[in-house]
Amino acid sequence: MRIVVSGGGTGGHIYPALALIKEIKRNHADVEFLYIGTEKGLEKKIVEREGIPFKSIEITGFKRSLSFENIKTIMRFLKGVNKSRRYLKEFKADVVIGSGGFVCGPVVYAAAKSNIPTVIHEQNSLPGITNKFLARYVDKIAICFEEARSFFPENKTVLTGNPRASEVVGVDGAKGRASLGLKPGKKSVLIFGGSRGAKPINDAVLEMINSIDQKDYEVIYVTGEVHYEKVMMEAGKTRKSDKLIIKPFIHNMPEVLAGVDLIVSRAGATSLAEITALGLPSILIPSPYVTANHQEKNAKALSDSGAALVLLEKDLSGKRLEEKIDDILLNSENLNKMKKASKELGIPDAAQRLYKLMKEIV
Ligand SMILES: CC(=O)N[C@H]1[C@@H](OP(=O)(O)OP(=O)(O)OC[C@H]2O[C@@H](n3ccc(=O)[nH]c3=O)[C@H](O)[C@@H]2O)O[C@H](CO)[C@@H](O)[C@@H]1O
Repeated sequence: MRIVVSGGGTGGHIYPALALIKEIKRNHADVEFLYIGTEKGLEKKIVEREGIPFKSIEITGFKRSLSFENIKTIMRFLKGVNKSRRYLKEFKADVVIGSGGFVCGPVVYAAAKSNIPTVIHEQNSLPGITNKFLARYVDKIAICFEEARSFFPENKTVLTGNPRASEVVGVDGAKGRASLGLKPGKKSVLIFGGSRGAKPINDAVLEMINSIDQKDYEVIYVTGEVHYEKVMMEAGKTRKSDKLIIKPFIHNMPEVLAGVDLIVSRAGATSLAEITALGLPSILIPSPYVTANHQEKNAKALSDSGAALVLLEKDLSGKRLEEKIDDILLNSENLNKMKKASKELGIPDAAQRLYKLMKEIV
C-alpha cells in the first residue's frame, strides 16, 4: 500500500497527519508514505525529522477581500494540481489523506480527479476554507467536533477525533520532565502559543517573569522559534530563576504534556485534543487573528464544561495570567475538577477511528 499525506502550514495540521501515519505503520509495517507540503510551512522540517519522504508544491491562501493576489493564488493552485498529479502518478498512490491547511487543496483535489480514494481530516469546530472546498470531491470527511458536521455532506462525515490525541496517551511523563530538568515532586505549568508561538503571550510572560522565583511551582515557557532570540534578550535583563525554563520549541511534546500539571496556550484544535486526551486543566488564550474567530469557539467547548478557563487576548496581562495560574495550580480542588472535566472531553482512540475510516475506502 502506498499512501500520500498532505497538510501543513502550522503544527496543528501536521501533527495529526503524523499521528495517523504512526497508527498505520503500527498496523502495517510495509506501507510506503509520501508527504506533500510546502517549503515555507513548518511541515518540511517536522516531516523530514520523522524520516518520511517529502515533496513540495507552492501555494498561498485566498485573501478574503478582492485582491489581485487571488488571481496569483488561482494560478498557483492550478500549477499545484498539475504537480500533485505528477507526484501521485509517479508514486502510484493508493489513497490520499489531507489534514488541512492550504497545501492539501491541490493535492487532494488532484487525487479525487484521478479517482484515487481520499479522506480529509478537519481539526476545528468551524472548518477551514480548504476543507470546505474539498468536501464535495472527497470520499470521507473526519471531524473532531460535532459542531463541524453541519458544514459537510452528512453521508460522508464521521466523528473520529484528532489522531494526535492517541499519541499523547500512555507516554511516560517522567521522561518529559527529565528532558527539561524539572524537579521531582514540584508542580509545573507549560506555557506556549501554538506551534509558532504568540507575541501577546510572550509579552504577558515577560511581565510576570520576576515573580516566578517566589512560586511553589515551575514554569516551562515555549516562545516559538521566531520569537526566541528577542525573548531571551528581554528575559536576560531580569533576574534568572531555576524555576523558569525557556525553550524556542519542544519536539517531544507528548512526553512533556504528559509530565506537567497545567497548560497555558492558544486554543488551536490539535493542542486541545492533546490536552483533553490527557485530562489536563488549561488556561486558553484564543488567537483572535484566525478565520471567523474559530479558536474562541474551540476554547468555548472546553470552558463550557469546566475543563478550561478562557482568557481573551484583550484582557491578557502578566498580572492576570499569574493570578489565574495561581488560582488553579495552588488549589487542588480546582485542579481536580478541571482535570475530570477535561478527561471527559478527550477522544484518546482517535487515531484508531481515523485509521478504520481510511480502511473503509481503500
Ligand atoms: C494561527 C492558526 O492558524 N492556528 C491554527 C493552527 O494552529 P497551531 O498550529 O498553533 O495548532 P495547534 O495548537 O492546534 O497545534 C499545535 C501543535 O504543535 C505542537 N507543538 C507546539 C509547540 C511546540 O513547541 N511543540 C509542539 O510540538 C502541539 O503539541 C500541537 O500538536 O492549526 C489549528 C488546527 O487546525 C487551528 O485550530 C489553529 O487555529
